[in-house]
Amino acid sequence: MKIFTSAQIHELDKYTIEKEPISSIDLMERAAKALTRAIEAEWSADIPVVVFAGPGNNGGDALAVSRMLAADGYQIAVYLFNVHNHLSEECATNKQRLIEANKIKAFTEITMNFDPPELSKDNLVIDGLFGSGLNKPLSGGFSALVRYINQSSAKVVSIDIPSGLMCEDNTYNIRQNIVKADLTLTLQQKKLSMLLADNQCYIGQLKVLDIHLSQEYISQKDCEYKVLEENDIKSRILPRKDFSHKGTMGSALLIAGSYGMAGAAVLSTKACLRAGVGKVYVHTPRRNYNIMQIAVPEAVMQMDREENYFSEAVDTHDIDALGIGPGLGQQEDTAIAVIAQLRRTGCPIVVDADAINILANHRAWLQQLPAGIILTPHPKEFDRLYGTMSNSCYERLEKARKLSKVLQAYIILKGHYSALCLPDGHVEFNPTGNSGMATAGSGDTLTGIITGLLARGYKSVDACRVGMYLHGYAGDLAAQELGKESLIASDLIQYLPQAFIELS
Ligand SMILES: NC(=O)C1=CN([C@@H]2O[C@H](COP(=O)(O)OP(=O)(O)OC[C@H]3O[C@@H](n4cnc5c(N)ncnc54)[C@H](OP(=O)(O)O)[C@@H]3O)[C@@H](O)[C@H]2O)[C@@H](O)CC1
Ligand SMILES: Nc1ncnc2c1ncn2[C@@H]1O[C@H](COP(=O)(O)OP(=O)(O)O)[C@@H](O)[C@H]1O
Ligand SMILES: [K+]
Repeated sequence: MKIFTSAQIHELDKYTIEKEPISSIDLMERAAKALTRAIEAEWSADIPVVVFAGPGNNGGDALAVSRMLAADGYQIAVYLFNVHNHLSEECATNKQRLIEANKIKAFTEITMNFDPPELSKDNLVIDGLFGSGLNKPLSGGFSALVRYINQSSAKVVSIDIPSGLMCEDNTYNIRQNIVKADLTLTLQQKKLSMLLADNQCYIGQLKVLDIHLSQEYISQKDCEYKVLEENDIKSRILPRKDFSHKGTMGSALLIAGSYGMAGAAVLSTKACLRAGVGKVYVHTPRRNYNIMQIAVPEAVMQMDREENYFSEAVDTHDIDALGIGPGLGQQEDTAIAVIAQLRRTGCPIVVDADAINILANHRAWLQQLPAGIILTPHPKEFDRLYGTMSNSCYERLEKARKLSKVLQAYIILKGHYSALCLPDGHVEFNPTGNSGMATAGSGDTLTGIITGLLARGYKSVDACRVGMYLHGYAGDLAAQELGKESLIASDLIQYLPQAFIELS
């Protein structure tokens, strides 16, 4: 699913009006019907509804919804904010229609001072103040109203987007002045800001309502952001040929583990094997030999000369993909070995965890990374790597996008919607996965999976896409059976086979 920016959404809106063709007011009527249906599916007519409508089309939607809910027997009090004595055309038309329908309990148009109504836990607030047309943080009377709504115990449903939240960048927004919704009914597509962790407290439950905007525009228009869908993945899963043997299914090498962190090597190696690769080699310190042999008998061991940590770059001529970093530690010898390894490796590489931390401590080395390298940082690792803290998830995402371009690398910024940043500036979000995966070792399994897919023959971009999706999908299957609370990283590996079956 493409994620258009607010500017593109306005273009899409205009394009639909011209090409369908449909009048703007009828398009609003269509949106309002979808919104009304969604609200009625959640709340019955005995809940008293208070509607706050703004001067633009978001307010127009709210007024149309008020009319429709009133016609279905809901008790509605409407407050329309017209402090600059200017309403958008569709908002003004819907104000007229609402008054003419004469079905609502109270209608107040605010042009100056506003005495807010009492809001109790038994009320439903419909927030139609501002939508995709918001162009600066809320202030003055609007911010006072937002704070009043947020401190009340009423249930809040936001139309299109919680008022005060920008569709993209909220780095410099004033966070107290954003509505905290229980339910957000967003039109046509999720907005970029809804995919970012620091905005989750405003969104509540999120539902996307299809209002049938132009499919032609949607399919033709290039778009920097998209959310991966099941079909994007299914079409990319490689078939397994009947006559394949372990020599044709690829060889992966993992350089992982140190004293006390053998588990990271175990998890990434098992996950790598489960990704369908022919052979998996593990290079790990001597101390981990017994642990690895017992935990993963299918893997071939290569022992480092050091007892406790990775210390020497290894030959990768016979290897199809390298995964480096899980549980590696950050000894100075390890750091030198990591950079030597990255320099001499000719096959595709996944860099994770401590290998990323090492690069962060030696940022000059970043210039030496081969193009096409895959980096899988979580947000903290990314901040270390980039060398600055980010004030918002949007800012971090933009930095990741920039770094991907500069390094010509694939960067997977991990989280709930992990963001795959491509060297050409596009970003693809992964929709699978759940909070049960917020448990140590989850990232190690992702590294193993992507390394396995690369060795198996997937091109880098597809190994990232399919790897992220499968990893989250396995997490979702595991959560269905086991619940989220007790889920551990090993469960992801256990459910990987089922994930493959369902996506193949
Ligand atoms: N696109 C679609 O597909 C469809 C969209 N639809 C609906 O339209 C909505 C978008 O409507 P919209 O463009 O009229 O913008 P909206 O959010 O109502 O606000 C604009 C007004 O706010 C003002 N304003 C801005 N910032 C401000 C601030 N900080 N503080 C105070 N004022 C501020 C701004 O004033 P300006 O700054 O321009 O003078 C202008 O007056 C969209 O979210 C959806 O609900 C559906 O009906 C049909 C399909
Ligand atoms: N709330 C969540 N929703 C979806 N995926 C999650 C969530 N929390 C964690 N994950 C996934 O789990 C993995 C965690 O990686 P990471 O933080 O590197 O873990 P570790 O270093 O412990 O192995 C990432 O792939 C991330 O996308
Ligand atoms: K809104």
